[in-house]
Amino acid sequence: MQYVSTRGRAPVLSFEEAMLTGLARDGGLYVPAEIPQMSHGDIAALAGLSYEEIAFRVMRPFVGDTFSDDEFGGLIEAAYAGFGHAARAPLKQVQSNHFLLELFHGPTLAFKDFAMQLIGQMFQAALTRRGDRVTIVGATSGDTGSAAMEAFRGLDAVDVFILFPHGRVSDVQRRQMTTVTEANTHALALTGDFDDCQARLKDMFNHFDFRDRVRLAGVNSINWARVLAQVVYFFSSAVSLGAPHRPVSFCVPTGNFGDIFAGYIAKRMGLPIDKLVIATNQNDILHRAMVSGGYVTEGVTPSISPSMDIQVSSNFERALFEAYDRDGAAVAQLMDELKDGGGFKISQGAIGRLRETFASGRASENETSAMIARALPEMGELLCPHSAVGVHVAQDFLGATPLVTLATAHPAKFPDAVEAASGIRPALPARMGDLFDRPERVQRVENDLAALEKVIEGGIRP
Ligand SMILES: Cc1ncc(COP(=O)(O)O)c(C=O)c1O
Ligand SMILES: N[C@@H](CCOP(=O)(O)O)C(=O)O
Repeated sequence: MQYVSTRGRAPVLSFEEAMLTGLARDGGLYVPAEIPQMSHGDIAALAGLSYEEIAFRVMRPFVGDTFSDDEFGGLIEAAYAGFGHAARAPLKQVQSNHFLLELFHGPTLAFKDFAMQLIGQMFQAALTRRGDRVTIVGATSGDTGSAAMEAFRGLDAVDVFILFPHGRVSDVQRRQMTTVTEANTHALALTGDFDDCQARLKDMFNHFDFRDRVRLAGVNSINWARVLAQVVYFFSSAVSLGAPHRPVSFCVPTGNFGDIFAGYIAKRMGLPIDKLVIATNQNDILHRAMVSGGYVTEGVTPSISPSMDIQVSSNFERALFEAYDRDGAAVAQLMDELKDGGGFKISQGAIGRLRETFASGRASENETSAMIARALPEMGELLCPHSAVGVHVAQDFLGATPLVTLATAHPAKFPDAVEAASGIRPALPARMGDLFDRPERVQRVENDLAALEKVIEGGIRP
């Protein structure tokens, strides 16, 4: 299995190299050269299997010879052993033909744990075998950072630096990062928004001297392995609703487009997905792009669903690559226009292809709060604000095809917003009960590439 860049000018890599490389050297994102197929029979055979067994069958063809079957199976088992629900990703009916996929039973209470726990295992295995070390730098609007720190804390082969926007994540999210005690983890509070964090991260990848010196690796969804691990729950949930014998649609709270792109991959592999609905908060660039065909950045407005406060949606590049028939030069041109002019126009053909698969909607702040208030009495679920964005948008897409909305985080990660909307303050699980008593360790950093690189190089263990 080989991986190619969305901009067409970077070396072709194996799964292991793509995983350890992160961003392609031409600035693009790695995608499989060919998308493996699962037949009707292959998908039908997933019915009744455990989450781990489904994960193995879905991901195995993408991994190539990086791991043996036994080793890969063991890594999957280890990744999900710490989840707080036997089903890992339980599905719950909330309305007629509307289901909620609870993705918040991992160690840090957000869907990021599904990929990050597995990537932690895979990095450790690959780096140990190679006798190598890497420096992971991640950008987070709250959830990726805590999941990464949890997955990589204490590993000898990895130093982890997480950039988060100062004052723009919830107190729980911040403390999940700043109270990690292991010396290989560093929380960096950057003056700016998530887009600034992600832009500086990409600048570091494009600064080859620094990149090579620190052996830079990434665990944001720029890393293909992140997307891959998220493909699994589209299969597990669809199969439990009758796939491949009947189609299923998904509504996905969306920011960086990684999760919904995983759904797109599941569809391309053969899973009968009817629509993939992009649900955005008031930072609705993706919804506007789908409606108008123009991808135009505006400033980020902080919202009660802060993890989706994103305007430069990284994985949309992967969707564009497919919509432009894998024309890397065309994608590179659009990305240059985005960088230089703040936007681009999607061609008629490409937007048409995107609309064949993706639909979209947005939830305002009031609509999000109203859905949190409504969901508990009407659906029996206390929603986090991100999931509430999804459930609100889903209302316009209910019909004959079963619709699964992804519940991407636990409400206790956002207690202030949930309490303001519902009157109920969700409690953290007992194992995190002392989160607010633990000392915080965080460094303030400016939105300046050279200064950031200096902080990171200074923090790497000898
Ligand atoms: C809780 C939550 N919901 C939704 C999203 C959006 O997911 P994606 O960035 O993959 O579109 C995020 C951030 O990634 C998140 O943390
Ligand atoms: N919402 C994310 C933003 C980063 O997304 P990623 O999927 O690219 O890591 C977060 O919580 O950090």
